[in-house]
Amino acid sequence: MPEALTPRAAEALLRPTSTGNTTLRAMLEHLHETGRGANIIGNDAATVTGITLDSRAVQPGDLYIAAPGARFHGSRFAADAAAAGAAAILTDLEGEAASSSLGLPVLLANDVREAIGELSALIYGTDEHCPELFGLTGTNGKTTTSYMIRSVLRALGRETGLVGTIEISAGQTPIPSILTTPEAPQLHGLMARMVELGVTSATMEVSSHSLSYRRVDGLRFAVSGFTNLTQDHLDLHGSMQEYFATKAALFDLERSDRAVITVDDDWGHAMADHATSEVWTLCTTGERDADWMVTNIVANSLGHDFELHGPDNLVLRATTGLPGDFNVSNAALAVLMVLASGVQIQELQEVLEAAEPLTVEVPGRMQIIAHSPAAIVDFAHNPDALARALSSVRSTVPGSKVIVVFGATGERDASKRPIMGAVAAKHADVVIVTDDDPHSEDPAPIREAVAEGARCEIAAHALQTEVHVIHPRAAAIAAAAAMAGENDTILVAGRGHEVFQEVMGVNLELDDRAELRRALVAHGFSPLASSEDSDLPLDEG
Ligand SMILES: CC(=O)N[C@H]1[C@@H](OP(=O)(O)OP(=O)(O)OC[C@H]2O[C@@H](n3ccc(=O)[nH]c3=O)[C@H](O)[C@@H]2O)O[C@H](CO)[C@@H](O)[C@@H]1O[C@H](C)C(=O)N[C@@H](C)C(=O)N[C@H](CCC(=O)O)C(=O)O
Ligand SMILES: Nc1ncnc2c1ncn2[C@@H]1O[C@H](COP(=O)(O)OP(=O)(O)OP(=O)(O)O)[C@@H](O)[C@H]1O
Repeated sequence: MPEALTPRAAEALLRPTSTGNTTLRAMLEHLHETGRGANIIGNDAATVTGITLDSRAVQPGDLYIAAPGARFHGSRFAADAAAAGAAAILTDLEGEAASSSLGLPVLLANDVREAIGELSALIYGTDEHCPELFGLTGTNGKTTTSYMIRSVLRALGRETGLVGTIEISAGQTPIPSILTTPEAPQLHGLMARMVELGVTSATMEVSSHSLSYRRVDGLRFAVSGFTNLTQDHLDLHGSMQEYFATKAALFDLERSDRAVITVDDDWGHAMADHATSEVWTLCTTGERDADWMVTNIVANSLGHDFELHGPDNLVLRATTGLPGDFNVSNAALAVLMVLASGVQIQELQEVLEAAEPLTVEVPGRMQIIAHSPAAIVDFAHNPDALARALSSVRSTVPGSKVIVVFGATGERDASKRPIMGAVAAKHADVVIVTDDDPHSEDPAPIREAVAEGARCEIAAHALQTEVHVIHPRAAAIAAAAAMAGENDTILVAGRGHEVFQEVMGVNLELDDRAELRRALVAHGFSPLASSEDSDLPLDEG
């Protein structure tokens, strides 16, 4: 396993190389101007050059934010922050005593979380200079759509940045991703770094956690996009209504100039009604009225060609080579978000045709490893996503079969194990049950629960599906390649871009894309070359 960066080293990557000095007085005035209550204990002429929520990441000259957390109040770590060179502390009444005893000036705010975004913007100057931002929210499709937007923007000649689950990139500089959406101080530092690197446009996945914890405060999105809403993260939000309301905050006029909202489901409709920014609605199923409609979807190899019809008879034609009907929705959303940012439709149409930017490799998301057999690695790790992925990859060649390799995660919702088995039995011809991330749970009963779900489905509907239970995962992938003919499809689902598998508490190196490629080569097939994956035998084909 590569050595992880220390919090201090990781945080340093999310900052500009130089910042000006900001006085506590200026911060106080800014908070008052934006309607927030605060006062200063100590020297109000003291200055800071950076801001952080983590004492372990403090750089000399920082404002350390001692905020209440789920387990501790950050003031518990104020002395560590001071020892690391913090120049001042931002805290609340609860943190006042511990913070003011250290001899550093203290900015006391009524609500610390509410102040972080605004102050980060002031310290890093992102209130004045920031790349044009494209924000994506929704349960599924955020990562894929943001890669598509970046690809279209690059084709338009823009210098781009990206913030998301898989990676952060500022121009050509890759930065390891810690959270889907980092904390506000890191986001603002990163935006300032992007400005230094000449980045003009950036895409960002905006998780519901980030909206709840106010991580995107102080940022303004030129265009925000909504993919869909299905059940997830109810541990944080409590109910679907709350989950919806949290996501809806992105589409307020004070955060986003424009919103492109997919209205294929009722949640999308409600989102469009609720939004106060300028809304363009998008329907990708033809079943509802919307400003923009996807029509004429035609299968093209593993992907699709499609058209987008909008107001005043505007039409855009596009192609995505990514498998899966849902990738037509992602691609349509990406195109419209770029259009909504003000790009001329003719210019957009030209790059869609010349560069096919929607056929972008998204690591571990319906990622094509080979065409013959069709071999795909996907991140689907719940019943709904597995059903959607499987039902969209069947070849039209008569007699061809779909082989799926997957498992269920340990220490997570055990009720989904037999359901995923049943889904696989229903949609595939050969089901190979293996391990996902068992974590510290015994993997054998997990495999058995999944396989039993598959067997019950087969018995209930007299299906002809074959079920195999094979581990470790690399052996299961090898077995799939051994069983495949050139017209068949192999889908390896559940782990996507991940490169470590935790088995009984031990992290094992495992990259589904590399294993699948190796197995295909071993059976005489020719996988596609890729530069993104770890440890790939590129030249052995
Ligand atoms: C559940 C959750 O979101 N927790 C967040 C929360 O941590 P916490 O409340 O547990 O913090 P705590 O341990 O009580 O500590 C209190 C404070 O002391 C600070 N501290 C703590 C220890 C120390 O030595 N020094 C120090 O300064 C902490 O930074 C924190 O500010 O506050 C921290 C800093 O403010 C966050 O980094 C942390 O996110 C953690 C890392 C996390 O994993 N969050 C996940 C759930 C998340 O946000 N995920 C979403 C995507 C979800 C999805 O779509 O799947 C994301 O956007 O990534
Ligand atoms: N528009 C969509 N609708 C439904 N499912 C989708 C959609 N796009 C992708 N998927 C499925 O969801 C999986 C995750 O896709 P993606 O990473 O793009 O979404 P995400 O919102 O970023 O999710 P995560 O935060 O879990 O990474 C894919 O591997 C695919 O199986």
